[in-house]
Amino acid sequence: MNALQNITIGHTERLRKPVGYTLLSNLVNIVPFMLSIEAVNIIFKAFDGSGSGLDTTRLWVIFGILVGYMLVMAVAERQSYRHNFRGAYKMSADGRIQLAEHLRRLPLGSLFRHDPGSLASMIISDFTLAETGISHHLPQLMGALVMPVLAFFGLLWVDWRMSVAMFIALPLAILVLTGSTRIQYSLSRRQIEAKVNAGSRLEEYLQGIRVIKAYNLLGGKFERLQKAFADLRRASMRLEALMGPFILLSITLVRAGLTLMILCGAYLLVGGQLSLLTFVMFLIVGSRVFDPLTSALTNFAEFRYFSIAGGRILNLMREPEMTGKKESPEHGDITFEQVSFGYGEKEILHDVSLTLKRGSLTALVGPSGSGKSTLMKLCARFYDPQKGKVMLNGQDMKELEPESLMRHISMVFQDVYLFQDTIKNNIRFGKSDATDEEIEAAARKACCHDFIMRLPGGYDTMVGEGGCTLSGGEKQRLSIARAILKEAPIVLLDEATASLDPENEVEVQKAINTLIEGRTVIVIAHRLKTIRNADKIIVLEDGCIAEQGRHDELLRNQGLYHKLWTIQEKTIGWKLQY
Ligand SMILES: Nc1ncnc2c1ncn2[C@@H]1O[C@H](COP(=O)(O)OP(=O)(O)OP(=O)(O)O)[C@@H](O)[C@H]1O
Repeated sequence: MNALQNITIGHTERLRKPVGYTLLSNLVNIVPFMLSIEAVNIIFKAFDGSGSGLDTTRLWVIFGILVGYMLVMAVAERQSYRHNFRGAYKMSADGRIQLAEHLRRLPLGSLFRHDPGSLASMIISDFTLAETGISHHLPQLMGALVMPVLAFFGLLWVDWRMSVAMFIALPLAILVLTGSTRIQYSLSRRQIEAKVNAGSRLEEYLQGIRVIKAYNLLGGKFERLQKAFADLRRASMRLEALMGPFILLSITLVRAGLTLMILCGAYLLVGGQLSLLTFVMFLIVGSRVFDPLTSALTNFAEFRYFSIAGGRILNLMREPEMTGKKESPEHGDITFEQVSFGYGEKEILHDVSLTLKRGSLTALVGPSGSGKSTLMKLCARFYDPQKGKVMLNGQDMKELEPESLMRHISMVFQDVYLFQDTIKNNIRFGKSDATDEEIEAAARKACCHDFIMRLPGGYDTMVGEGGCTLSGGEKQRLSIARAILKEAPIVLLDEATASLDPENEVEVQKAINTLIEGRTVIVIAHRLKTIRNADKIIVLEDGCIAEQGRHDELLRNQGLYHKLWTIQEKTIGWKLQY
């Protein structure tokens, strides 16, 4: 039952149609088999010495029925095929979208616990495995079981001794397979994990190819990738080597039933307790039953392997999504009330209390690692704090519906991600129903229009994956255009102008000034001169607020801000000597 839950990703009801039609098609397939037995019966009667002769009319009728029946079989087969494949592909197509949606609703904390490669592998490979389980293995398994089960009960009625001899080893074979369940689960899980890890390392290798080249980590020297592939080879070989004997033993036991039945039949025949016709009939049935039974046993083992892949997806689907149902206020003060937060065990922000006033510009400054980005992420509810409250307009963000909150927040990060799409559509992410005119207006405000018009296809130019065909400053301005288009009343800005050349810096700064006009702005400032006019500057040190106030006040305090300011003033005066 667990395996069925896993393979259907918790929707066992989706198996109703595929299972129903497969059963039907298997039952339909029994009729020709019965007719063949009847044909053998007629032929036997002709030669049993009673002198009744060959009943050719009856044989022709059977032949006629068999030919006509082909059509029924074809229809039943088609229906079963259709429902199995349709069910499986629909389940994985819907499931993949459902999982992608679920990932979006997970708190970032639980999302980051998974390697991105492992998530991609779940969405692609694990679903494919579950899909194959439903489309191929489940029908084959059922088909292979229906005939033997019916045969057993049918033959019991004909001759129970032969029937028992035929199937006596089957419970043992099943016992061997079920006895190996735990070991199979453990080996399969390890093999799947090794496969996922190899995929992740390969992705890392390809994405980091520039660094790998630069540090000469190519080929044999990139041990992480090599090790991942070696682990996968080991895990796959262990799975095959350790599971193989169990499957082989169970197949041998099942096949032993045929030998046992022949021995028993010969004994009964000699003793005059069994007719030759019955013996032949058992032989015919045996030939039709043992092959599907052995494939059922192999299928059963594979089906369990596939169900582990489904189980991985199911576990991820069960991770709790971010809570909160209330509609978010559009605007208001953002208040931190005794907030403590850590990504794992280690606390990063300690007992932070502050108010970011509606319509004001607040700058976060502090040494690297002091917690600026973390504090900003809490403002957008990327995470919920472990202690205390983050509130928007007096409402605890935990109670707000995450998507509704996000509608009122624009974010501009340092590392801009551009999708593999046109420039126009990349800006449109800010507002999905924006017209071309609105997009152009936002691009003009973000100082993007001129460089876009210089591109070969203008706004329809494709941006490479990750936006690698644009310069850093251009990508920054595109992301600002997105944020301008969104027109959200709250803007979170991770200032990145420090890494830009002077010309780009001026353009980006102009774009930022347009974006933040009249909004509640929280900016992480790396260069203090850009935030001299901020309404409030919050100075963080080791996850605590060291001081806060306006630029002049903080300078007068002679504290950490004064120290950071003095260091920056000095470095601005530095010149490179050749
Ligand atoms: N996703 C994460 N998982 C675990 N620890 C993290 C994560 N993000 C940040 N940290 C840790 O939290 C601490 C604060 O990081 P944060 O990025 O908030 O600092 P910051 O002041 O913005 O630094 P910088 O100026 O260098 O960007 C650091 O010790 C960092 O290693």
